[in-house]
Amino acid sequence: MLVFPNAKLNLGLYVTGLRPDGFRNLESVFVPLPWSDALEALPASATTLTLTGIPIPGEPATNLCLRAYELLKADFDLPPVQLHLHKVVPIGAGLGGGSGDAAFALRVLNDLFGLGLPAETLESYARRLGADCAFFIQNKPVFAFEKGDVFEAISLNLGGIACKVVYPGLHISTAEAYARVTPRPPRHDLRTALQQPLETWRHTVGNDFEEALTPHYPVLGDIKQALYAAGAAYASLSGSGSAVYGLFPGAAVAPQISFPAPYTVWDGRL
Ligand SMILES: C[C@](O)(CO)[C@H](O)COP(=O)(O)OP(=O)(O)OC[C@H]1O[C@@H](n2ccc(N)nc2=O)[C@H](O)[C@@H]1O
Ligand SMILES: Nc1ncnc2c1ncn2[C@@H]1O[C@H](COP(=O)(O)OP(=O)(O)OP(=O)(O)O)[C@@H](O)[C@H]1O
Repeated sequence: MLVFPNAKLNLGLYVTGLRPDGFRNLESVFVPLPWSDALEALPASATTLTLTGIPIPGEPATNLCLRAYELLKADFDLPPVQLHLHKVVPIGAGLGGGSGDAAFALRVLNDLFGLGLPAETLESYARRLGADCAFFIQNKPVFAFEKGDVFEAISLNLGGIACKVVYPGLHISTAEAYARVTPRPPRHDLRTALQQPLETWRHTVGNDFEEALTPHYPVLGDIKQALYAAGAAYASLSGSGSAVYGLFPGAAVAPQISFPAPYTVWDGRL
């Protein structure tokens, strides 16, 4: 079976408090971004993972796809599986690339081996692999709160908005990014702010990581400025960075902007 684990964007992200478990509470809206890896799972005589595409830091044994397999294997009598991941989505980008792989691995193993687990059960396995992972089980726009793994459905009218995502080749670790943010109450209710015209979002839809990280990584501010200069109606850091995206409603495609190597740019529609 072949699946295509997509990325996500955060439309707004407020870090609202420190939790007793050391994690932070947040408020954010997650939307799927159709920038995808490819993951194949086949029955086999031994469990293996092969990798192509962007190199992934760390030992293959710690890859989230294998960790998803091991997590299910602890509870179910799973046969061996041959996994192949072709990595496309940049890592340490705030796009949830690794989290998507983990959640899609759970989903594809559930299907391949006929486990019949419902979405809620897959979400609880996903939560054990990372805060962002559970979102990718249902993969629909949600208002996320607590650790970013509890969801409320949200209806957004984003159909087909042109979007440009710019990754400056800078790996920002999620833990480092959180350590730089001082939690505070949310400045706006994202559920209502995102129902207003997109042009108003720049005043109401903020990302607390952006303010905390831009002084350390000025390139993030430069990209945001370039997106606004090219006509974006809204531009922001996604998640804990380092990818910055711009939304261009009304445009067939986002305008061309030239960025130096080793930047990676994705153009498409939400
Ligand atoms: C920044 C976001 O991408 C926003 O969507 C997510 O909150 C990050 O989620 P993630 O990459 O799945 O994060 P995890 O792999 O679970 O956690 C990595 C590290 O980030 C910090 N972390 C993560 C999530 C959270 N709500 N509070 C935290 O403080 C912790 O130090 C943790 O050790
Ligand atoms: N399939 C995978 N894809 C990417 N990273 C993986 C994967 N499996 C394990 N990892 C580990 O997770 C780390 C990346 O996590 P990190 O949280 O920084 O980025 P991300 O998952 O790409 O997206 P985000 O920044 O939104 O969380 C890598 O350094 C790597 O060691």
